[in-house]
Amino acid sequence: MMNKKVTDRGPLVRVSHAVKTYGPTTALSGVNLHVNSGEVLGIVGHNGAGKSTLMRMLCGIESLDSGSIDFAGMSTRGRNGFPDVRMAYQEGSLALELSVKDNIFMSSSRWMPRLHWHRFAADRASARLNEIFPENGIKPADFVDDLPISDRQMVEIARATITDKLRLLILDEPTESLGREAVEQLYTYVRKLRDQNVAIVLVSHRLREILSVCTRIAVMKDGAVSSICNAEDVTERDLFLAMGGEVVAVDASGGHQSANEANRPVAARVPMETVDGEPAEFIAREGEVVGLAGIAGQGQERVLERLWRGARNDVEIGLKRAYVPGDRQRSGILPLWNVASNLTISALAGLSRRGIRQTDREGELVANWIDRLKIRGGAAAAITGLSGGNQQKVIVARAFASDAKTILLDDPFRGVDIHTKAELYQLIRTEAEKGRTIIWYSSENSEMQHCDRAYVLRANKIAGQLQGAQITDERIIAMSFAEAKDAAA
Ligand SMILES: Nc1ncnc2c1ncn2[C@@H]1O[C@H](COP(=O)(O)OP(=O)(O)OP(=O)(O)O)[C@@H](O)[C@H]1O
Repeated sequence: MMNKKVTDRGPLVRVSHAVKTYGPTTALSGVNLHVNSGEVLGIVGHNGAGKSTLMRMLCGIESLDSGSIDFAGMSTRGRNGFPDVRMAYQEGSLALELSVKDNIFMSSSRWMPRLHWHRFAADRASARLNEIFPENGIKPADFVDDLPISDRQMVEIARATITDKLRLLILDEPTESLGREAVEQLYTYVRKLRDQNVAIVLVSHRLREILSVCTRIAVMKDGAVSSICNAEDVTERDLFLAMGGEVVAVDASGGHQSANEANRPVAARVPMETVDGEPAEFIAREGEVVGLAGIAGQGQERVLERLWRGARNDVEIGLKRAYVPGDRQRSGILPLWNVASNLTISALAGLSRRGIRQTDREGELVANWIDRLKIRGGAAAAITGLSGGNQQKVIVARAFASDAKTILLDDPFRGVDIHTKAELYQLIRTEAEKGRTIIWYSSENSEMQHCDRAYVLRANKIAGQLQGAQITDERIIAMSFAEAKDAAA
């Protein structure tokens, strides 16, 4: 049950001079911050700024080196962290090999009855999932490992809200893998909690979302809160500048393919169908950036999977290809290796001479990418010690550092900060100009404007194609929902 009335005077949480280090890395360098009941506090900042670390401290699951956190008058956390504080984790906290209901039980067993707990956990899971994300289609008996990343994210959020008393809810990048509708549903629920006097802390790189739902916004920079403002007093650009770095102008004009370019050799081909059942093909040419757009889960990832598996059954693609997964926990990072090894693994063959490794060239390549993508942590750091966004940058760098001619991007920039994203859009264009083919699925329609062409998919079929300046959010949405005959026309 949620608090329904204001019972506290003053802030619910007060953080003073919070410092946290991990070996040589200073993750928090003296944070001062407070959170009020009944507000949504936004936290923004570049990758590695210390946002997730601060959230773990607010939760009470790790302790500070120095400084203090006072929660509702308590400065000592219990064995399970601060009471009445729950968090949905950026990397997810679900056990993949357990069912949805067993995960809910494991996380909330303190509030579950001892009799019929299995049924109780299943009912609570269903009820909360349906309350936040109506018509989600997730069943309590589903195994988490079988769910797509967007469904896993919904379960992670629902899990965090199941408790007998919620006073502070922390959402760490909750929408990075959610579809548009689920994002709106989540924020409707967040506003409802706020009206019930729950405090919510929302960490996100999506500034538009932060501005639409938050009351106040704190900007973190290099382990400290550098500024705090009222959401209604600032614009997206103000926040962008406050986070640091210059505004990089990216030419998103995308495809201006001349007839000549349209005759370039085909780099990838997948036989498909239109939504009207006519035979059709997905085609990407050398030097082209081709988008796979539409509502999440309409077959975009399946096209990438078919291409990644290689040429067979009418699928055409060259041997030299690289894949960037968005689901980095499952198929991206090599957790036992350091940053340098994670980054160079696909490039090793191209870097060696007559079968002998050239370690100086490897070192140069690693240094170059770390600098270019501002990967915070260093070459020798364990990959799991990097912040989520920095881990993702290593996976992106791995693909572009290889000698792949075709690069498959599966929602590749999850959790990457907006400054680095701007650099990556530029990188994609530059690499395409050099002749590489980029095939790119993004759950953010607005990213598709950086493509030359985009296929809009619906139910594993082609609903239509857009080119250059035609590739807009509105057109993608219209095509995603249009009646079959209209869209294909
Ligand atoms: N368990 C850990 N071991 C080693 N270093 C860590 C650990 N956790 C965090 N760090 C370091 O602390 C710094 C802050 O990381 P944190 O995850 O808090 O950043 P963030 O702002 O959440 O970034 P992102 O936007 O990428 O999620 C990073 O340099 C990271 O490498």
